[in-house]
Amino acid sequence: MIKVTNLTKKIGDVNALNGLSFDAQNGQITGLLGPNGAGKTTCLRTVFGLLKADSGETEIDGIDVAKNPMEAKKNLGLFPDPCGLYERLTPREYITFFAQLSGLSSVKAKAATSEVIKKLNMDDIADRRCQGFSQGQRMKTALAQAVVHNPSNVILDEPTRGLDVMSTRILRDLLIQLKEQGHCVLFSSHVMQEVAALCDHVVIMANGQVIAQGSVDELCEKAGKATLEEAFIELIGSDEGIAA
Ligand SMILES: Nc1ncnc2c1ncn2[C@@H]1O[C@H](COP(=O)(O)OP(=O)(O)OP(=O)(O)O)[C@@H](O)[C@H]1O
Repeated sequence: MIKVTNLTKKIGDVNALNGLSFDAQNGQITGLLGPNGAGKTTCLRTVFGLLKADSGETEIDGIDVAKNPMEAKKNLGLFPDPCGLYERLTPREYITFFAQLSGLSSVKAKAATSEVIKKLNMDDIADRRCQGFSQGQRMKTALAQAVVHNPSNVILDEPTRGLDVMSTRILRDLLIQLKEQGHCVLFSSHVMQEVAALCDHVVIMANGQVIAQGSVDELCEKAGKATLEEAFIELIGSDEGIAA
C-alpha cells in the first residue's frame, strides 16, 4: 500500500505539490490523472525517494520513505524508461543485476530472475542482447526489472507513452496480472480510455492537489457525466490533461 499525506514540494517558484494526500491499495490499480504540470511526476518521484518533500509523509507498506528509504524501497518497484536498457546485456543479465542491487544475494537474484522471466513469458528473449529489441520486448524487460524482487508496490510514470497498440496491450495485461497477484499498482497517464479500463481507483489532481478521487463510476456520478473524459473536464474545468 502507498499512502501520501499532505505532501508539499516547492521547485523554484512553483508549488509542485500543494498538500497532496491519497492512498493506493494492494490488489488495485490506482491511476493518477491530471493536466500538464499537475505534479504527477513530482509525486511519483517523491514516492520513490528520488525527491524529498518539503513537508508531509510518504509511506510504503507503513514504512516512511524519508526516514527509512532503503527499507521502504525493498517493497517498491519503479518501472524505468524502456529506452534506457543496457544494450549489451541480455535481459537475464540485466534483471539479475537489478535484483542484486535490490539486496538479493547472487543465488537468490538468479533464481528470482528465472522466475520473473517465466512469469512474463520471456524465455525466448531472455538470453539475447537487448540491442535491437522491439518496444514490447524492451517493456517486458523493464517491467521484469521493476518486479524481480517481488515488491508489493509498483509505480509507473506514463508507461504507455509512445507505445504501439500491441505493446500497450502487453503492458495492460501485465498490470492486470500484478493486480491479480495482490500488488499495489500506481501509474500516471493522460489516456482516459486506458485509465477507465484499468483503474479501480482514480486520483484526479491539479496544481499539486487532489481535485477528486474514487472509482470511475463514482467520479462520473460526482460530475454528473457519462464518461471519465467528460467527468475529468467537468472536475478540472478544462480538457488540458487529455491525450490527443
Ligand atoms: N526540475 C524542475 N525545475 C523547475 N520546475 C519544475 C521541475 N520539476 C517540476 N517542475 C514544475 O513542477 C510542476 C509539476 O511538474 P510535474 O512534472 O510533476 O507535472 P506532471 O503532472 O507530471 O506534468 P506532465 O503531465 O506535463 O508530465 C510543474 O509546474 C513543473 O514545471
